[in-house]
Amino acid sequence: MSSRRTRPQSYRPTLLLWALTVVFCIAEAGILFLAYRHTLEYRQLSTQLGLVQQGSALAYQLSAGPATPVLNPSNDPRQRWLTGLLSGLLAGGTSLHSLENIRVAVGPVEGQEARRILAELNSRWSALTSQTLLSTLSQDAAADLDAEHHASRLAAELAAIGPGMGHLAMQLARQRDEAMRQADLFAVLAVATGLLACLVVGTLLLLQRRRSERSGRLMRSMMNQIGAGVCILGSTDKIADANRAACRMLGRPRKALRGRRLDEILSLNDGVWTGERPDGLPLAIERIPGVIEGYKGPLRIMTLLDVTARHLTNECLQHLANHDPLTGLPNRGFLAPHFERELQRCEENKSVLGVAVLDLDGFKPINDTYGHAIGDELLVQISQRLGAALRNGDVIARIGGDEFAGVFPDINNRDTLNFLGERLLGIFAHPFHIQGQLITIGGSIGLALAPDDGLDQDSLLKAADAAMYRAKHDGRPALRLASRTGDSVAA
Ligand SMILES: Nc1nc2c(ncn2[C@@H]2O[C@H](COP(=O)(O)OP(=O)(O)OP(=O)(O)O)[C@@H](O)[C@H]2O)c(=O)[nH]1
Repeated sequence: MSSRRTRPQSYRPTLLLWALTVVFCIAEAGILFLAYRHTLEYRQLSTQLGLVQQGSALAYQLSAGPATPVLNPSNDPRQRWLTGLLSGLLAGGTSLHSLENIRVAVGPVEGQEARRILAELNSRWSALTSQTLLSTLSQDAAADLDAEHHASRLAAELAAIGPGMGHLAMQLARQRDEAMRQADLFAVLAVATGLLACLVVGTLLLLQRRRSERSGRLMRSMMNQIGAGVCILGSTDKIADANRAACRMLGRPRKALRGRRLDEILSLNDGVWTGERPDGLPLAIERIPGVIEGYKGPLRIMTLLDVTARHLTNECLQHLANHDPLTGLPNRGFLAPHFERELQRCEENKSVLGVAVLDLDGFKPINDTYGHAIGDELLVQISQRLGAALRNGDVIARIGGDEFAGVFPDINNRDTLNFLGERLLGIFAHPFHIQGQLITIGGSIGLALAPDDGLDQDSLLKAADAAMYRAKHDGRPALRLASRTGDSVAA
């Protein structure tokens, strides 16, 4: 499958949107530039027009007045102004005071007709004010022309410049109106383009939004159909969204999951994420991290598999494997590794570990007299009493039919162990009530200490066992502590 085909559907409108937005922006900028240029042209033409009208009035004024200033134009500010105006209109680079006494830059006029009129006016004015003519006039004034004749000639020429200027003003006014029309047209065009851009881009945005909403709904319904729980995680590992299976599994609605971290709900225990649902049910989850492609980039997800049943079964099997089904006490399977760990700890901490072996006295006759059911119940009650007599951290296991073994960490000395043994033996002080029968039974306990009486399980159990047998032979109920030399002594 080509990469183009695998792109999500919502990608195409985004590209189109970008393309259209760029096109509209370029068009809008071009139109606005043209509108601005025509507005500038309009303003320049307005300035030129004002000056030309002023020049026309001045020419009329000069032609109607005395001819003296014309003979020496550089001394006449009005003539200097007129000269500046014409040169500015022709080539630019001149600044003049307007009627309102504002200094304005005179730019060259454009347009064929306007330049033609201007050229004609300028040649006429140049002929009038040229230095050659003036010098000729001043040298040969007496010979050729008298001042009066010259003045009347100049007045006639000036009288012709006035209408010429008027003509130029009309031409500039036409150009100015055209520039204004163009500026207005482009302004309207810019507004229309802007509105069109808003309409097109807005419609596409709306379509894209609807499309992505539809895609979102599709994705959500697909996620909800999946049997496994799926959580979408945010950048800080907080849950951004969760599917129906995840809500059901974790026993919480979507709202309650959003913004929370999975670590706050589940904790890792022996490789399995466990926790408790709000309704109190246990939870065991297998988490599979993954990444999926989202619209805005990769999305981190966590797939949750409910392994509660398997976990509970395992726990149950583990319990069954390590506990005596009748009494619920730990069995040999549990005791052996526990014993090993405690021995290691005892060695590391340089502390003393106590070991006890307890055997019931005369249990067989009870079985024979009352039956096995009562015998069983007696074993259960004895186990419960033993459990109640222990300290925190002590463990007692059923290791045979009527035989128990205990491991007691952090024993200070033999006296403490002896005291603990007395407490265990004390459970036989009162008879047991079973099915309306009052049953009295005793027990023999042998005690040993690590490291004094042995450094491993076997030797310690053997020492305690030997002490227990000695106690049994000495009288019932009895307690014996293994001696350092291997001989047992009465506790
Ligand atoms: N009711 C019941 N009896 C059991 C169970 N397991 C073992 N027994 C019985 O416990 C008895 C243990 O035998 P013994 O150790 O000779 O019993 P005892 O009478 O206490 O003998 P001493 O230890 O010498 O005092 C046997 O009769 C077994 O059948 C059990 O789970 N339930």
